[in-house]
Amino acid sequence: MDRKAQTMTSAVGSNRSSRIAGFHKKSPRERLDLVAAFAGLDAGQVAHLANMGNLDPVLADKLIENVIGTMNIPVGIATNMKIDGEDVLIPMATEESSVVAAVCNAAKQNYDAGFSTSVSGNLMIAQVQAVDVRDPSAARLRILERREEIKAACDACDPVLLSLGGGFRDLEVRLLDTPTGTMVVTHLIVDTRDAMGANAVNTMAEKLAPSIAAWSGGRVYLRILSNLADRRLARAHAVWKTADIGGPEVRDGIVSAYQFAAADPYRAATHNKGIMNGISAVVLATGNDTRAVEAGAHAYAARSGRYTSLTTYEVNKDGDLSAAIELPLAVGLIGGATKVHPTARACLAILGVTTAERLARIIAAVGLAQNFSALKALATTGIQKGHMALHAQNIAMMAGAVGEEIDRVARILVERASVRMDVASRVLEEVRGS
Ligand SMILES: CC(C)(COP(=O)([O-])OP(=O)([O-])OC[C@H]1O[C@@H](n2cnc3c(N)ncnc32)[C@H](O)[C@@H]1OP(=O)([O-])[O-])[C@@H](O)C(=O)NCCC(=O)NCCSC(=O)C[C@@](C)(O)CC(=O)[O-]
Ligand SMILES: NC(=O)C1=CN([C@@H]2O[C@H](COP(=O)(O)OP(=O)(O)OC[C@H]3O[C@@H](n4cnc5c(N)ncnc54)[C@H](OP(=O)(O)O)[C@@H]3O)[C@@H](O)[C@H]2O)C=CC1
Repeated sequence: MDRKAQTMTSAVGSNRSSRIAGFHKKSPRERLDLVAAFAGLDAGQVAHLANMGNLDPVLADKLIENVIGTMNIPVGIATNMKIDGEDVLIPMATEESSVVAAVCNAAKQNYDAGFSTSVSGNLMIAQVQAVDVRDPSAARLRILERREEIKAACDACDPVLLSLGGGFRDLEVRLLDTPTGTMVVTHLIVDTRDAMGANAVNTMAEKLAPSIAAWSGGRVYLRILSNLADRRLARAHAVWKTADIGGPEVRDGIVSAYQFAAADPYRAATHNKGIMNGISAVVLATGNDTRAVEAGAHAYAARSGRYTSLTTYEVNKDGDLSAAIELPLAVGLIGGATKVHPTARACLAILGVTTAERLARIIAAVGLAQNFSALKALATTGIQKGHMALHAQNIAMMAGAVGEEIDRVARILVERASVRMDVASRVLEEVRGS
Protein backbone atom coordinates (compact mmCIF):
# COMPACT_ATOMS: atom_id res chain seq x y z
CA MET A 1 0.00 0.00 0.00
CA ASP A 2 1.42 3.44 -0.82
CA ARG A 3 2.01 6.10 1.87
CA LYS A 4 -1.10 8.03 0.99
CA ALA A 5 -3.29 4.95 1.31
CA GLN A 6 -1.58 3.98 4.56
CA THR A 7 -2.33 7.39 6.01
CA MET A 8 -5.96 6.94 5.03
CA THR A 9 -6.09 3.51 6.63
CA SER A 10 -5.09 5.02 9.93
CA ALA A 11 -7.49 7.92 9.49
CA VAL A 12 -10.44 5.93 8.24
CA GLY A 13 -9.55 2.52 9.68
CA SER A 14 -10.23 3.65 13.22
CA ASN A 15 -13.65 4.84 12.14
CA ARG A 16 -14.85 2.67 9.28
CA SER A 17 -17.82 4.82 8.41
CA SER A 18 -19.56 4.50 5.06
CA ARG A 19 -20.98 7.99 5.55
CA ILE A 20 -18.66 9.89 3.26
CA ALA A 21 -20.02 13.34 2.50
CA GLY A 22 -19.18 14.65 -0.95
CA PHE A 23 -17.73 11.33 -2.17
CA HIS A 24 -19.39 12.06 -5.51
CA LYS A 25 -17.50 15.35 -5.84
CA LYS A 26 -14.09 13.65 -5.75
CA SER A 27 -12.15 12.32 -8.70
CA PRO A 28 -12.17 8.55 -9.42
CA ARG A 29 -8.60 8.31 -8.10
CA GLU A 30 -9.43 10.15 -4.86
CA ARG A 31 -12.43 7.89 -4.35
CA LEU A 32 -10.33 4.81 -5.04
CA ASP A 33 -7.79 5.86 -2.41
CA LEU A 34 -10.55 6.32 0.14
CA VAL A 35 -12.05 2.94 -0.68
CA ALA A 36 -8.62 1.30 -0.55
CA ALA A 37 -8.08 2.71 2.91
CA PHE A 38 -11.54 1.67 4.07
CA ALA A 39 -11.27 -1.88 2.75
CA GLY A 40 -7.53 -2.41 3.19
CA LEU A 41 -6.93 -3.10 -0.50
CA ASP A 42 -3.37 -3.97 -1.45
CA ALA A 43 -1.36 -2.04 -4.02
CA GLY A 44 -2.06 -4.63 -6.70
CA GLN A 45 -5.82 -4.33 -6.23
CA VAL A 46 -5.63 -0.55 -6.31
CA ALA A 47 -3.53 -0.57 -9.48
CA HIS A 48 -5.97 -3.04 -11.06
CA LEU A 49 -9.00 -0.89 -10.31
CA ALA A 50 -7.22 2.26 -11.45
CA ASN A 51 -6.66 0.71 -14.89
CA MET A 52 -9.90 1.38 -16.73
CA GLY A 53 -8.94 -0.67 -19.78
CA ASN A 54 -10.54 0.48 -23.00
CA LEU A 55 -13.05 2.81 -21.37
CA ASP A 56 -12.01 6.44 -21.14
CA PRO A 57 -11.97 7.30 -17.39
CA VAL A 58 -13.65 10.63 -18.12
CA LEU A 59 -16.50 8.84 -19.90
CA ALA A 60 -16.76 6.17 -17.18
CA ASP A 61 -17.05 8.91 -14.57
CA LYS A 62 -19.91 10.48 -16.53
CA LEU A 63 -21.82 7.25 -17.24
CA ILE A 64 -22.53 6.43 -13.59
CA GLU A 65 -21.86 7.94 -10.16
CA ASN A 66 -19.01 7.48 -7.66
CA VAL A 67 -16.82 5.66 -10.18
CA ILE A 68 -13.59 4.04 -8.98
CA GLY A 69 -12.91 1.60 -11.83
CA THR A 70 -14.46 -0.58 -14.50
CA MET A 71 -15.53 -4.22 -14.62
CA ASN A 72 -14.35 -5.77 -17.84
CA ILE A 73 -16.44 -8.60 -19.28
CA PRO A 74 -15.26 -10.49 -22.37
CA VAL A 75 -17.02 -9.88 -25.67
CA GLY A 76 -17.23 -13.07 -27.75
CA ILE A 77 -18.60 -13.50 -31.26
CA ALA A 78 -21.33 -16.01 -32.05
CA THR A 79 -20.81 -17.37 -35.56
CA ASN A 80 -23.06 -19.28 -37.98
CA MET A 81 -26.17 -17.11 -37.44
CA LYS A 82 -28.33 -16.41 -40.48
CA ILE A 83 -31.25 -14.15 -39.66
CA ASP A 84 -33.93 -13.34 -42.23
CA GLY A 85 -31.57 -14.59 -44.92
CA GLU A 86 -28.66 -12.41 -43.83
CA ASP A 87 -25.46 -13.73 -42.24
CA VAL A 88 -24.72 -11.91 -38.99
CA LEU A 89 -21.82 -12.04 -36.52
CA ILE A 90 -23.15 -11.52 -33.01
CA PRO A 91 -21.13 -9.81 -30.26
CA MET A 92 -22.00 -11.19 -26.82
CA ALA A 93 -20.75 -9.79 -23.50
CA THR A 94 -20.87 -12.43 -20.80
CA GLU A 95 -18.79 -13.84 -17.98
CA GLU A 96 -20.22 -17.37 -18.39
CA SER A 97 -18.38 -20.06 -20.32
CA SER A 98 -20.18 -22.06 -23.03
CA VAL A 99 -22.83 -19.37 -23.65
CA VAL A 100 -21.22 -18.13 -26.88
CA ALA A 101 -20.31 -21.68 -27.98
CA ALA A 102 -23.93 -22.76 -27.45
CA VAL A 103 -25.26 -20.12 -29.88
CA CYS A 104 -22.62 -21.04 -32.49
CA ASN A 105 -23.52 -24.69 -32.03
CA ALA A 106 -27.30 -24.19 -32.45
CA ALA A 107 -26.88 -21.94 -35.47
CA LYS A 108 -24.48 -24.39 -37.15
CA GLN A 109 -27.19 -27.06 -37.02
CA ASN A 110 -29.72 -24.97 -38.96
CA TYR A 111 -27.34 -22.71 -40.88
CA ASP A 112 -29.02 -23.26 -44.27
CA ALA A 113 -32.50 -22.29 -43.11
CA GLY A 114 -31.49 -19.88 -40.36
CA PHE A 115 -33.95 -17.85 -38.31
CA SER A 116 -36.92 -15.79 -39.40
CA THR A 117 -37.99 -12.90 -37.21
CA SER A 118 -40.60 -10.18 -36.78
CA VAL A 119 -41.67 -7.50 -34.32
CA SER A 120 -45.03 -6.22 -33.15
CA GLY A 121 -43.91 -2.55 -33.22
CA ASN A 122 -41.76 -0.01 -31.38
CA LEU A 123 -44.40 1.04 -28.88
CA MET A 124 -43.57 1.83 -25.26
CA ILE A 125 -46.09 2.37 -22.48
CA ALA A 126 -45.89 5.10 -19.83
CA GLN A 127 -48.17 4.77 -16.80
CA VAL A 128 -49.77 7.62 -14.83
CA GLN A 129 -51.30 6.50 -11.52
CA ALA A 130 -54.24 8.48 -10.14
CA VAL A 131 -55.64 7.72 -6.67
CA ASP A 132 -58.49 9.03 -4.52
CA VAL A 133 -60.77 9.29 -7.55
CA ARG A 134 -64.42 9.56 -6.48
CA ASP A 135 -65.91 8.32 -9.76
CA PRO A 136 -63.27 6.08 -11.41
CA SER A 137 -65.49 4.83 -14.24
CA ALA A 138 -66.51 8.32 -15.29
CA ALA A 139 -62.95 9.59 -14.78
CA ARG A 140 -61.74 6.93 -17.20
CA LEU A 141 -64.05 8.29 -19.89
CA ARG A 142 -63.14 11.92 -19.15
CA ILE A 143 -59.49 11.06 -19.79
CA LEU A 144 -60.25 9.03 -22.94
CA GLU A 145 -62.24 11.98 -24.31
CA ARG A 146 -59.06 14.13 -24.10
CA ARG A 147 -57.20 11.89 -26.54
CA GLU A 148 -56.34 14.64 -29.06
CA GLU A 149 -55.24 17.02 -26.30
CA ILE A 150 -53.10 14.27 -24.79
CA LYS A 151 -51.59 13.41 -28.16
CA ALA A 152 -50.66 17.04 -28.77
CA ALA A 153 -49.11 17.40 -25.31
CA CYS A 154 -47.07 14.19 -25.70
CA ASP A 155 -45.83 15.08 -29.17
CA ALA A 156 -44.87 18.58 -28.04
CA CYS A 157 -42.52 16.97 -25.47
CA ASP A 158 -40.26 15.47 -28.11
CA PRO A 159 -40.11 17.25 -31.47
CA VAL A 160 -37.04 15.20 -32.48
CA LEU A 161 -38.91 11.95 -31.98
CA LEU A 162 -41.87 13.40 -33.90
CA SER A 163 -39.66 14.45 -36.80
CA LEU A 164 -38.34 10.87 -36.96
CA GLY A 165 -41.86 9.47 -37.37
CA GLY A 166 -42.35 8.56 -33.69
CA GLY A 167 -44.56 10.06 -31.00
CA PHE A 168 -47.94 9.41 -29.39
CA ARG A 169 -49.91 6.49 -30.84
CA ASP A 170 -52.60 5.41 -28.43
CA LEU A 171 -54.28 5.90 -25.07
CA GLU A 172 -55.62 3.36 -22.58
CA VAL A 173 -57.18 3.95 -19.18
CA ARG A 174 -57.37 1.01 -16.79
CA LEU A 175 -59.16 0.72 -13.45
CA LEU A 176 -57.26 -1.26 -10.80
CA ASP A 177 -58.93 -2.51 -7.65
CA THR A 178 -56.55 -2.12 -4.71
CA PRO A 179 -56.90 -2.28 -0.90
CA THR A 180 -57.06 1.52 -0.78
CA GLY A 181 -59.61 1.93 -3.55
CA THR A 182 -59.84 1.94 -7.32
CA MET A 183 -56.85 3.43 -9.07
CA VAL A 184 -57.20 5.07 -12.46
CA VAL A 185 -54.12 4.17 -14.49
CA THR A 186 -53.56 5.96 -17.77
CA HIS A 187 -51.31 4.37 -20.38
CA LEU A 188 -49.61 6.64 -22.91
CA ILE A 189 -48.56 4.50 -25.84
CA VAL A 190 -45.68 6.01 -27.74
CA ASP A 191 -43.59 5.03 -30.75
CA THR A 192 -40.01 5.66 -29.60
CA ARG A 193 -38.40 4.65 -32.93
CA ASP A 194 -34.73 3.76 -32.43
CA ALA A 195 -34.57 4.66 -28.74
CA MET A 196 -35.45 2.34 -25.88
CA GLY A 197 -37.58 5.31 -24.97
CA ALA A 198 -37.63 5.36 -21.16
CA ASN A 199 -36.69 9.01 -20.84
CA ALA A 200 -38.89 10.06 -23.74
CA VAL A 201 -42.05 8.49 -22.32
CA ASN A 202 -41.25 9.44 -18.71
CA THR A 203 -41.07 13.08 -19.81
CA MET A 204 -44.51 12.78 -21.42
CA ALA A 205 -46.01 11.11 -18.35
CA GLU A 206 -44.68 13.83 -16.04
CA LYS A 207 -45.90 16.57 -18.34
CA LEU A 208 -49.42 15.15 -18.45
CA ALA A 209 -49.70 14.34 -14.76
CA PRO A 210 -51.29 17.64 -13.62
CA SER A 211 -53.92 17.42 -16.37
CA ILE A 212 -54.73 13.83 -15.50
CA ALA A 213 -55.08 14.80 -11.84
CA ALA A 214 -57.51 17.55 -12.86
CA TRP A 215 -59.56 15.41 -15.27
CA SER A 216 -59.77 12.48 -12.87
CA GLY A 217 -60.45 14.64 -9.82
CA GLY A 218 -57.86 12.58 -7.93
CA ARG A 219 -54.20 12.80 -7.02
CA VAL A 220 -51.38 11.58 -9.25
CA TYR A 221 -48.46 9.64 -7.79
CA LEU A 222 -46.36 7.56 -10.19
CA ARG A 223 -45.46 8.68 -13.71
CA ILE A 224 -43.12 6.14 -15.26
CA LEU A 225 -42.75 3.71 -18.15
CA SER A 226 -43.75 0.06 -17.88
CA ASN A 227 -41.03 -2.47 -18.53
CA LEU A 228 -43.72 -4.94 -19.56
CA ALA A 229 -43.28 -3.65 -23.13
CA ASP A 230 -45.89 -5.96 -24.60
CA ARG A 231 -46.42 -3.66 -27.58
CA ARG A 232 -42.77 -4.08 -28.49
CA LEU A 233 -42.55 -7.83 -28.91
CA ALA A 234 -39.75 -9.46 -30.88
CA ARG A 235 -40.26 -12.92 -32.34
CA ALA A 236 -38.00 -15.52 -33.90
CA HIS A 237 -38.80 -18.85 -35.49
CA ALA A 238 -36.53 -21.66 -36.68
CA VAL A 239 -36.73 -25.23 -37.85
CA TRP A 240 -34.01 -27.76 -37.04
CA LYS A 241 -34.16 -30.78 -39.33
CA THR A 242 -34.42 -33.95 -37.26
CA ALA A 243 -31.68 -35.57 -39.32
CA ASP A 244 -29.31 -32.68 -38.54
CA ILE A 245 -29.73 -32.79 -34.77
CA GLY A 246 -29.22 -36.49 -34.06
CA GLY A 247 -32.56 -38.10 -34.93
CA PRO A 248 -36.09 -38.41 -33.54
CA GLU A 249 -35.00 -39.28 -30.01
CA VAL A 250 -33.07 -36.02 -29.67
CA ARG A 251 -35.96 -34.07 -31.21
CA ASP A 252 -38.47 -35.64 -28.85
CA GLY A 253 -36.20 -35.05 -25.88
CA ILE A 254 -36.08 -31.34 -26.73
CA VAL A 255 -39.88 -31.18 -27.11
CA SER A 256 -40.26 -32.93 -23.77
CA ALA A 257 -37.79 -30.50 -22.14
CA TYR A 258 -39.91 -27.62 -23.45
CA GLN A 259 -43.13 -29.22 -22.19
CA PHE A 260 -41.54 -29.58 -18.76
CA ALA A 261 -40.77 -25.83 -18.72
CA ALA A 262 -44.23 -24.97 -20.03
CA ALA A 263 -45.82 -26.95 -17.20
CA ASP A 264 -43.58 -26.11 -14.25
CA PRO A 265 -42.39 -22.69 -13.01
CA TYR A 266 -39.40 -24.28 -11.21
CA ARG A 267 -38.14 -25.58 -14.55
CA ALA A 268 -39.35 -22.52 -16.52
CA ALA A 269 -37.16 -20.20 -14.42
CA THR A 270 -34.05 -22.18 -15.42
CA HIS A 271 -35.22 -22.60 -19.01
CA ASN A 272 -35.73 -18.84 -19.31
CA LYS A 273 -32.44 -18.14 -17.53
CA GLY A 274 -30.78 -20.07 -20.35
CA ILE A 275 -32.61 -17.92 -22.92
CA MET A 276 -31.47 -14.78 -21.09
CA ASN A 277 -27.87 -16.06 -21.20
CA GLY A 278 -27.97 -15.14 -24.87
CA ILE A 279 -30.32 -12.19 -24.76
CA SER A 280 -28.64 -10.31 -21.91
CA ALA A 281 -25.22 -10.88 -23.48
CA VAL A 282 -26.21 -9.04 -26.68
CA VAL A 283 -28.18 -6.42 -24.75
CA LEU A 284 -25.08 -5.70 -22.64
CA ALA A 285 -22.66 -5.76 -25.58
CA THR A 286 -24.75 -3.12 -27.33
CA GLY A 287 -24.95 -0.85 -24.26
CA ASN A 288 -28.65 -1.48 -23.69
CA ASP A 289 -30.42 -1.86 -20.35
CA THR A 290 -30.19 -5.51 -19.26
CA ARG A 291 -32.48 -5.01 -16.25
CA ALA A 292 -35.23 -3.50 -18.39
CA VAL A 293 -35.11 -6.40 -20.83
CA GLU A 294 -34.91 -9.02 -18.05
CA ALA A 295 -37.88 -7.48 -16.21
CA GLY A 296 -39.94 -7.36 -19.40
CA ALA A 297 -39.09 -10.94 -20.32
CA HIS A 298 -40.02 -12.44 -16.97
CA ALA A 299 -43.19 -10.35 -16.64
CA TYR A 300 -44.21 -11.52 -20.12
CA ALA A 301 -43.47 -15.14 -19.16
CA ALA A 302 -45.96 -14.72 -16.29
CA ARG A 303 -48.62 -12.83 -18.25
CA SER A 304 -51.21 -15.61 -17.97
CA GLY A 305 -50.87 -15.56 -14.19
CA ARG A 306 -48.59 -18.59 -14.26
CA TYR A 307 -44.87 -18.29 -15.01
CA THR A 308 -43.98 -20.34 -18.10
CA SER A 309 -41.55 -20.81 -20.99
CA LEU A 310 -40.69 -17.96 -23.36
CA THR A 311 -40.14 -20.49 -26.17
CA THR A 312 -42.22 -23.22 -27.77
CA TYR A 313 -41.13 -26.44 -29.53
CA GLU A 314 -43.28 -28.63 -31.79
CA VAL A 315 -42.81 -31.33 -34.37
CA ASN A 316 -43.88 -29.96 -37.76
CA LYS A 317 -45.58 -31.80 -40.64
CA ASP A 318 -42.19 -32.91 -42.00
CA GLY A 319 -41.24 -34.43 -38.66
CA ASP A 320 -38.72 -31.65 -37.95
CA LEU A 321 -38.32 -29.52 -34.84
CA SER A 322 -40.11 -26.19 -35.12
CA ALA A 323 -39.19 -23.65 -32.44
CA ALA A 324 -40.31 -20.12 -31.63
CA ILE A 325 -39.69 -17.34 -29.14
CA GLU A 326 -41.68 -14.19 -28.35
CA LEU A 327 -40.81 -11.61 -25.72
CA PRO A 328 -40.74 -7.85 -25.14
CA LEU A 329 -37.44 -6.38 -26.33
CA ALA A 330 -37.16 -2.67 -25.62
CA VAL A 331 -33.70 -1.96 -27.01
CA GLY A 332 -32.32 1.05 -28.82
CA LEU A 333 -29.48 2.33 -30.96
CA ILE A 334 -29.60 5.71 -29.32
CA GLY A 335 -29.95 6.73 -25.70
CA GLY A 336 -28.52 5.16 -22.56
CA ALA A 337 -24.98 3.93 -23.17
CA THR A 338 -25.63 2.73 -26.71
CA LYS A 339 -24.38 5.86 -28.41
CA VAL A 340 -21.62 6.90 -26.01
CA HIS A 341 -19.91 3.66 -24.98
CA PRO A 342 -17.24 2.92 -27.58
CA THR A 343 -17.52 -0.86 -27.12
CA ALA A 344 -21.29 -0.68 -27.64
CA ARG A 345 -20.78 1.39 -30.79
CA ALA A 346 -18.27 -1.13 -32.14
CA CYS A 347 -20.61 -4.03 -31.33
CA LEU A 348 -23.49 -2.30 -33.13
CA ALA A 349 -21.14 -1.83 -36.10
CA ILE A 350 -20.33 -5.57 -36.09
CA LEU A 351 -24.07 -6.33 -36.13
CA GLY A 352 -24.56 -3.82 -38.95
CA VAL A 353 -27.94 -2.77 -37.57
CA THR A 354 -29.48 0.53 -38.55
CA THR A 355 -32.77 0.24 -36.67
CA ALA A 356 -33.74 -0.75 -33.12
CA GLU A 357 -36.25 -3.12 -34.67
CA ARG A 358 -33.52 -5.12 -36.44
CA LEU A 359 -31.50 -5.27 -33.24
CA ALA A 360 -34.50 -6.66 -31.33
CA ARG A 361 -35.09 -9.29 -34.02
CA ILE A 362 -31.47 -10.42 -33.87
CA ILE A 363 -31.58 -10.63 -30.08
CA ALA A 364 -34.73 -12.77 -30.20
CA ALA A 365 -33.01 -15.18 -32.60
CA VAL A 366 -30.01 -15.41 -30.25
CA GLY A 367 -32.35 -16.24 -27.35
CA LEU A 368 -33.88 -19.07 -29.35
CA ALA A 369 -30.51 -20.44 -30.46
CA GLN A 370 -29.25 -20.34 -26.88
CA ASN A 371 -32.30 -22.21 -25.64
CA PHE A 372 -32.08 -24.86 -28.37
CA SER A 373 -28.48 -25.73 -27.44
CA ALA A 374 -29.19 -25.90 -23.73
CA LEU A 375 -32.23 -28.14 -24.26
CA LYS A 376 -30.36 -30.37 -26.67
CA ALA A 377 -27.48 -30.79 -24.22
CA LEU A 378 -29.87 -31.39 -21.32
CA ALA A 379 -31.95 -33.92 -23.26
CA THR A 380 -28.89 -35.86 -24.46
CA THR A 381 -25.46 -35.84 -22.85
CA GLY A 382 -26.37 -33.53 -19.97
CA ILE A 383 -25.10 -29.99 -19.49
CA GLN A 384 -21.84 -30.94 -17.76
CA LYS A 385 -20.09 -32.48 -20.76
CA GLY A 386 -20.03 -29.39 -22.98
CA HIS A 387 -20.44 -26.64 -20.43
CA MET A 388 -18.04 -28.05 -17.84
CA ALA A 389 -15.44 -28.82 -20.50
CA LEU A 390 -15.33 -25.11 -21.27
CA HIS A 391 -15.77 -24.14 -17.62
CA ALA A 392 -12.72 -26.30 -16.77
CA GLN A 393 -10.46 -23.39 -17.73
CA ASN A 394 -12.13 -21.19 -15.09
CA ILE A 395 -11.71 -23.93 -12.49
CA ALA A 396 -8.04 -24.28 -13.45
CA MET A 397 -7.53 -20.53 -13.01
CA MET A 398 -9.36 -20.59 -9.66
CA ALA A 399 -6.94 -23.29 -8.52
CA GLY A 400 -4.06 -20.97 -9.37
CA ALA A 401 -3.02 -22.09 -12.86
CA VAL A 402 -1.41 -19.39 -14.98
CA GLY A 403 -0.28 -19.12 -18.60
CA GLU A 404 0.09 -22.47 -20.34
CA GLU A 405 -0.83 -24.30 -17.14
CA ILE A 406 -4.47 -23.26 -17.64
CA ASP A 407 -5.03 -25.31 -20.80
CA ARG A 408 -3.01 -28.25 -19.48
CA VAL A 409 -4.90 -28.45 -16.19
CA ALA A 410 -8.28 -27.95 -17.91
CA ARG A 411 -7.52 -30.71 -20.42
CA ILE A 412 -6.61 -33.16 -17.64
CA LEU A 413 -9.76 -32.27 -15.66
CA VAL A 414 -11.91 -33.03 -18.71
CA GLU A 415 -10.01 -36.27 -19.44
CA ARG A 416 -10.59 -37.39 -15.86
CA ALA A 417 -14.24 -36.27 -16.09
CA SER A 418 -13.77 -34.43 -12.81
CA VAL A 419 -14.01 -30.66 -13.21
CA ARG A 420 -13.59 -29.76 -9.55
CA MET A 421 -11.49 -27.29 -7.59
CA ASP A 422 -9.89 -29.90 -5.32
CA VAL A 423 -8.97 -32.05 -8.31
CA ALA A 424 -7.68 -28.97 -10.15
CA SER A 425 -5.38 -28.10 -7.22
CA ARG A 426 -3.94 -31.62 -7.24
CA VAL A 427 -3.56 -31.62 -11.02
CA LEU A 428 -1.80 -28.25 -10.86
CA GLU A 429 0.71 -29.67 -8.38
CA GLU A 430 1.25 -32.65 -10.71
CA VAL A 431 1.75 -30.33 -13.70
CA ARG A 432 4.20 -28.15 -11.79
CA GLY A 433 6.08 -31.19 -10.50
CA SER A 434 6.39 -32.89 -13.90
C1 LIG B 1 -20.60 -26.56 -25.43
C2 LIG B 1 -21.16 -27.17 -26.69
C3 LIG B 1 -21.32 -26.10 -27.75
C4 LIG B 1 -20.22 -28.26 -27.19
O1 LIG B 1 -20.87 -28.95 -28.21
P1 LIG B 1 -20.18 -30.07 -29.07
O2 LIG B 1 -21.25 -30.81 -29.79
O3 LIG B 1 -19.19 -30.86 -28.26
O4 LIG B 1 -19.38 -29.18 -30.07
P2 LIG B 1 -18.51 -29.57 -31.33
O5 LIG B 1 -17.09 -29.64 -30.92
O6 LIG B 1 -19.11 -30.72 -32.08
O7 LIG B 1 -18.74 -28.24 -32.20
C5 LIG B 1 -19.98 -27.91 -32.77
C6 LIG B 1 -20.04 -26.41 -32.96
O8 LIG B 1 -20.27 -25.79 -31.68
C7 LIG B 1 -19.51 -24.58 -31.61
N1 LIG B 1 -18.45 -24.72 -30.60
C8 LIG B 1 -18.04 -25.84 -29.98
N2 LIG B 1 -17.08 -25.56 -29.09
C9 LIG B 1 -16.85 -24.25 -29.17
C10 LIG B 1 -15.98 -23.37 -28.49
N3 LIG B 1 -15.13 -23.78 -27.57
N4 LIG B 1 -16.01 -22.08 -28.82
C11 LIG B 1 -16.88 -21.62 -29.75
N5 LIG B 1 -17.73 -22.41 -30.42
C12 LIG B 1 -17.73 -23.72 -30.13
C13 LIG B 1 -18.89 -24.37 -32.98
O9 LIG B 1 -19.75 -23.65 -33.80
C14 LIG B 1 -18.76 -25.80 -33.47
O10 LIG B 1 -18.71 -25.89 -34.87
P3 LIG B 1 -17.29 -25.66 -35.64
O11 LIG B 1 -16.92 -24.22 -35.46
O12 LIG B 1 -16.29 -26.57 -34.98
O13 LIG B 1 -17.60 -26.00 -37.06
C15 LIG B 1 -22.55 -27.87 -26.44
O14 LIG B 1 -22.38 -28.88 -25.45
C16 LIG B 1 -23.62 -26.93 -26.00
O15 LIG B 1 -24.18 -26.20 -26.80
N6 LIG B 1 -23.99 -26.96 -24.72
C17 LIG B 1 -24.95 -26.04 -24.11
C18 LIG B 1 -24.19 -25.05 -23.30
C19 LIG B 1 -25.06 -24.05 -22.60
O16 LIG B 1 -26.26 -24.00 -22.71
N7 LIG B 1 -24.42 -23.21 -21.84
C20 LIG B 1 -25.04 -22.20 -21.06
C21 LIG B 1 -24.58 -22.28 -19.63
S1 LIG B 1 -25.53 -23.46 -18.70
C22 LIG B 1 -26.87 -22.46 -18.20
O17 LIG B 1 -26.66 -21.45 -17.61
C23 LIG B 1 -28.25 -22.64 -18.76
C24 LIG B 1 -29.07 -23.88 -18.50
C25 LIG B 1 -28.43 -25.06 -19.11
O18 LIG B 1 -29.29 -24.12 -17.14
C26 LIG B 1 -30.39 -23.55 -19.19
C27 LIG B 1 -31.43 -24.62 -19.07
O19 LIG B 1 -31.43 -25.37 -18.08
O20 LIG B 1 -32.31 -24.65 -19.97
N1 LIG C 1 -37.63 1.50 -15.99
C1 LIG C 1 -36.67 1.67 -16.90
O1 LIG C 1 -36.39 0.77 -17.69
C2 LIG C 1 -35.93 2.97 -16.97
C3 LIG C 1 -34.83 3.07 -17.80
N2 LIG C 1 -34.15 4.26 -17.93
C4 LIG C 1 -32.96 4.41 -18.77
O2 LIG C 1 -33.31 5.23 -19.88
C5 LIG C 1 -32.35 5.07 -20.92
C6 LIG C 1 -33.02 4.98 -22.27
O3 LIG C 1 -33.86 6.08 -22.46
P1 LIG C 1 -34.16 6.65 -23.91
O4 LIG C 1 -35.38 7.49 -23.82
O5 LIG C 1 -34.16 5.54 -24.89
O6 LIG C 1 -32.87 7.48 -24.20
P2 LIG C 1 -32.56 9.03 -24.38
O7 LIG C 1 -33.55 9.88 -23.70
O8 LIG C 1 -31.14 9.19 -24.02
O9 LIG C 1 -32.68 9.15 -25.97
C7 LIG C 1 -33.90 9.18 -26.63
C8 LIG C 1 -34.03 10.51 -27.38
O10 LIG C 1 -33.09 10.56 -28.43
C9 LIG C 1 -33.61 11.37 -29.47
N3 LIG C 1 -33.41 10.66 -30.75
C10 LIG C 1 -32.48 10.99 -31.70
N4 LIG C 1 -32.53 10.11 -32.73
C11 LIG C 1 -33.51 9.21 -32.45
C12 LIG C 1 -34.04 8.07 -33.13
N5 LIG C 1 -33.59 7.68 -34.34
N6 LIG C 1 -35.02 7.38 -32.54
C13 LIG C 1 -35.51 7.72 -31.34
N7 LIG C 1 -35.06 8.79 -30.64
C14 LIG C 1 -34.07 9.55 -31.19
C15 LIG C 1 -35.08 11.62 -29.16
O11 LIG C 1 -35.38 12.95 -28.89
P3 LIG C 1 -34.53 14.12 -28.14
O12 LIG C 1 -33.37 14.43 -29.02
O13 LIG C 1 -35.51 15.21 -28.03
O14 LIG C 1 -34.11 13.62 -26.80
C16 LIG C 1 -35.37 10.69 -28.02
O15 LIG C 1 -36.32 11.13 -27.10
C17 LIG C 1 -31.56 3.84 -20.58
O16 LIG C 1 -30.31 4.26 -20.06
C18 LIG C 1 -32.38 3.20 -19.45
O17 LIG C 1 -31.51 2.47 -18.61
C19 LIG C 1 -34.57 5.39 -17.28
C20 LIG C 1 -35.65 5.34 -16.46
C21 LIG C 1 -36.40 4.13 -16.19
